[in-house]
Amino acid sequence: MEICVNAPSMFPSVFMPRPLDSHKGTFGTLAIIGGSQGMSGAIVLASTAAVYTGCGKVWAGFHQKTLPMPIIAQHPEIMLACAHELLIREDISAWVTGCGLGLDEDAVIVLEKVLSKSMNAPLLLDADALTLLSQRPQLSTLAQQHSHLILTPHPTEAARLLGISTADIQADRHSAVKAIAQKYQATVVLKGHHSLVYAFDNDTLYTNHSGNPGLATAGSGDVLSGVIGALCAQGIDNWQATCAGVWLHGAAADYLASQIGGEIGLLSSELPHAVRYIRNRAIQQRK
Ligand SMILES: NC(=O)C1=CN([C@@H]2O[C@H](COP(=O)(O)OP(=O)(O)OC[C@H]3O[C@@H](n4cnc5c(N)ncnc54)[C@H](OP(=O)(O)O)[C@@H]3O)[C@@H](O)[C@H]2O)[C@@H](O)CC1
Ligand SMILES: Nc1ncnc2c1ncn2[C@@H]1O[C@H](COP(=O)(O)OP(=O)(O)O)[C@@H](O)[C@H]1O
Repeated sequence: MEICVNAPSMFPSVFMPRPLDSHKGTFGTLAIIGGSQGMSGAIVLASTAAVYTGCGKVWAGFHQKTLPMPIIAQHPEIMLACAHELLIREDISAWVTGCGLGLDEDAVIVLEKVLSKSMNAPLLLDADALTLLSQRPQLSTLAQQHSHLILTPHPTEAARLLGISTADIQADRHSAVKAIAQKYQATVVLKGHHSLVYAFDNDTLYTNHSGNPGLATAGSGDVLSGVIGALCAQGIDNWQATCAGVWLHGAAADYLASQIGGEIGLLSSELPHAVRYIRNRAIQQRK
């Protein structure tokens, strides 16, 4: 299967070799908050994607009273905390929230705290965080005041944000992504076949051509959040991190489809290894 190769030259900051004198602090600390009871997998997927995308340190912050596990057995490098513990740390370079967060009153409080705490850092909102924004005017107002915001809605989340139907979104995806970006003064990914990226402060519409229907599987959006969040934590600006993250995620799915003989049965948990391979390969090819 053909893998789109032009994106690495479009987003050079993402495809640079590491400086020889770099250390883990060079590549940032990402906090991912979500994973309410029964949805722990969502932030495990996002956190795993973040470490495979080269983030220096990754915290998974579970929106639960106690940790659902002492360690992620497959990935002991990921640090675990409950959401309220993570929210008092001062060393976070970028934040992701929403994956499996839930929609209850406690989730509203967590989201409000994340929005306030992260005002000067990149913040990506996905999944339940987007649904909460569409339901709670006070959260929407806080989000509109955030100066480094990335939103990654699927078409139904986009519909909720604009108060229209999913069919309306799909009928004019270009207008929809621009309207959300303007409404929230944010960088927005409208997910799906040929995901679109648009930023309120940049008149460029990026249409992504990597990816395939193998991505139509639970958790693939959580992986995307971890990939983009990791690039932000590495100091890459929101526009390049978002566009390149979307491209890497799709290119990883294309690579996996070529390895497994098609698009059926692709697992979200397989994507992070492939993202690592695609990013490293693109860096080698640019040398
Ligand atoms: N392992 C885990 O722990 C996982 C946890 N997860 C967590 O689950 C939580 C709920 O997330 P969610 O996205 O399932 O619910 P919600 O926002 O109500 O959207 C569903 C509605 O949207 C529609 N729809 C979706 N995509 C569409 C499209 N492309 N185009 C058109 N329509 C589309 C869809 O349509 P339908 O399927 O009915 O056709 C349905 O109506 C959230 O916290 C998330 O992080 C998941 O990440 C999975 C892995
Ligand atoms: N048919 C498709 N072609 C290309 N990409 C797809 C397709 N279906 C889904 N995707 C991608 O997979 C991801 C799905 O995200 P999302 O709907 O949030 O899933 P989840 O909530 O299960 O994590 C998005 O990045 C989307 O662009």
